[in-house]
Amino acid sequence: GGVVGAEKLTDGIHLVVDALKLNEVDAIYGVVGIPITDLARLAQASGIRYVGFRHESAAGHAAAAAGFLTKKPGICLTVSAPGFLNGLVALANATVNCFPMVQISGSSERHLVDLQRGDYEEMDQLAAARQFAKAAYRVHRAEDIGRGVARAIRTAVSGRPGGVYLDIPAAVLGEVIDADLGAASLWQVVDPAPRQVPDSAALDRAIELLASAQRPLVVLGKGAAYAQADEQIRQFIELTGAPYLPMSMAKGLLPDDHPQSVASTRSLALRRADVVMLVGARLNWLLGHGDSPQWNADAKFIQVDIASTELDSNQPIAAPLVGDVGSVMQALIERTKPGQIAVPAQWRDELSARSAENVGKMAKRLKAAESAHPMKFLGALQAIRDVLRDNPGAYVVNEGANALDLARNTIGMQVPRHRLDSGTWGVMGIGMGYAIAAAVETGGPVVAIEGDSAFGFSGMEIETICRYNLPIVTIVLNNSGVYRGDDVSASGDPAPTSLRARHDLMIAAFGGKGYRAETPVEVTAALREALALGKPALIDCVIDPTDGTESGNIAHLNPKGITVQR
Ligand SMILES: Nc1ncnc2c1ncn2[C@@H]1O[C@H](COP(=O)(O)OP(=O)(O)O)[C@@H](O)[C@H]1O
Ligand SMILES: Cc1ncc(Cc2csc(CCOP(=O)(O)OP(=O)(O)O)c2C)c(N)n1
Repeated sequence: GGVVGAEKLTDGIHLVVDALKLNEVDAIYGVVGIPITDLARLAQASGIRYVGFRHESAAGHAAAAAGFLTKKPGICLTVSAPGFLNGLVALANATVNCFPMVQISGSSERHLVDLQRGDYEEMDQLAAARQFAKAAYRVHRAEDIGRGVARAIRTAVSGRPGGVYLDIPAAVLGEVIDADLGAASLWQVVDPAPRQVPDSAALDRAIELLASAQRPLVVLGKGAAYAQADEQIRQFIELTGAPYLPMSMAKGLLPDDHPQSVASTRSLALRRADVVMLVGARLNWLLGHGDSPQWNADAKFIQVDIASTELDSNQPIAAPLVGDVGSVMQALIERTKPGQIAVPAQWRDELSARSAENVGKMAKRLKAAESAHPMKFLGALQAIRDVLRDNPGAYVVNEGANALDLARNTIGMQVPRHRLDSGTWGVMGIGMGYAIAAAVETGGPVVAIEGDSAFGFSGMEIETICRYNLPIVTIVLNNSGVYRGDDVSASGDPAPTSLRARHDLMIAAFGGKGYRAETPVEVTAALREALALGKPALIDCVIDPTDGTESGNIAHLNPKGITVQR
């Protein structure tokens, strides 16, 4: 604020920063420029950590990851038109993944845009954002900034979390008003995500259905991880003895080596389960929409979800439980009588027998990969797995095709909310943004396990990571191109290593430490050293270009027209 004459004045930019601070926002991820550079400066001067990126897509992904990790909306700040559009992929990805974030963007002058007179970076951003966000608002008066920020925060975190767009035209950012009027226009949101508990009839219906099961299965989704109801979830799983399947970002809710985990017998569990309890997990493409033959055609579903409209989206839900995971699980624990839910030993035995078989098969693949040269994905991933076992508090970020599928199944998680990956949308480019948010919000350390093409989407943020000296180790599984590599010769000989990108040299350009690893032993040594240093590092793992399959586990999603000779 400022003083002109006897009058105390404030303006839009000050009101945005005051409103964010009043709502306990402590970090902003963005790319500055007209008309929001001073907003970032003032935020920084007011004690909010401003993190300046090289591309708004990565800044937005960082804000979304911050939302997932903290249950407070991550804030992304962009300039008008092109900067705003660059942030939209992240706003849409946050909405698809149910991560709370707010993209605040400066925008051009209404009187010029709406008559299309051709303004600097002219665009009707509100109209563009509406289709990709959970909600989109525009502030027309400085005195409405407090209301706009409060509305955006509540909308982002209440109900099903998502991405909210808040449009503030340059004229509003520069509008000067009386400071007392301005202060009176701000408010702090009270209880932005209220707890919601289903009624006893709904609870009893679910408990009785689960108790009647011969082959029950609980599926834990990233909504269960986001809910931060870790104790209630562990207690319910262990109280009922039910086998459970963690979806990728729910890994670590219970340690992945937990005896009730069916991660290693996923196909059998889905095909045979007769009562399935979905907890913060959607029956979408990642779970084959609940359709047979992947699922038992007679399976009955219980669904725990904050979004009532998610129920019956794919399959009939026999026992809906609408509410937040924490409240629902607490209510179920209190209402389930001792011994009421007992999992038949036969089901547990069937699962553990298949698990032993599958683990045995995987052990053979891992053993073979240990000594393979050129190094295979699984050779590098076992080395990473063993080092991370000694660093259970490290955050793991993961994207790619084979790099994603193989790392998800090789790297076990021991604690909740420590794995961030391409998620529901399978989007590439989340890597560096998610890693930066994990480091900024938690202090790290962070290990980003990246396919080489996936890394390329946000690779310039390595400079951001070095500029802020963040404890992030980026591991590039470099099989020399998208999918199986660009130039596998007709004979199938691996591409000459001289043609390979040297990502390790890239980080050296920004002052970080680069390593090149051609064997699992070299991966182990580099990762141990990099984690001990606690500084920006990149390990470029030279992977056999013929290893892996195009699109990893989802090649079947490709169109089935006239086959193109690959
Ligand atoms: N706090 C919460 N309580 C209950 N459900 C939640 C909560 N937060 C998010 N959700 C729900 O969790 C679900 C997450 O599903 P999804 O993203 O498909 O998980 P996954 O891919 O891990 O299976 C969404 O339907 C969302 O509405
Ligand atoms: C924004 C966006 N653009 C393209 C794509 C399509 C894609 C899915 S996976 C992938 C990269 C695979 O190469 P990578 O080297 O990372 O993987 P691998 O070596 O097998 O581990 C692409 C380009 C997606 N999903 N999102």
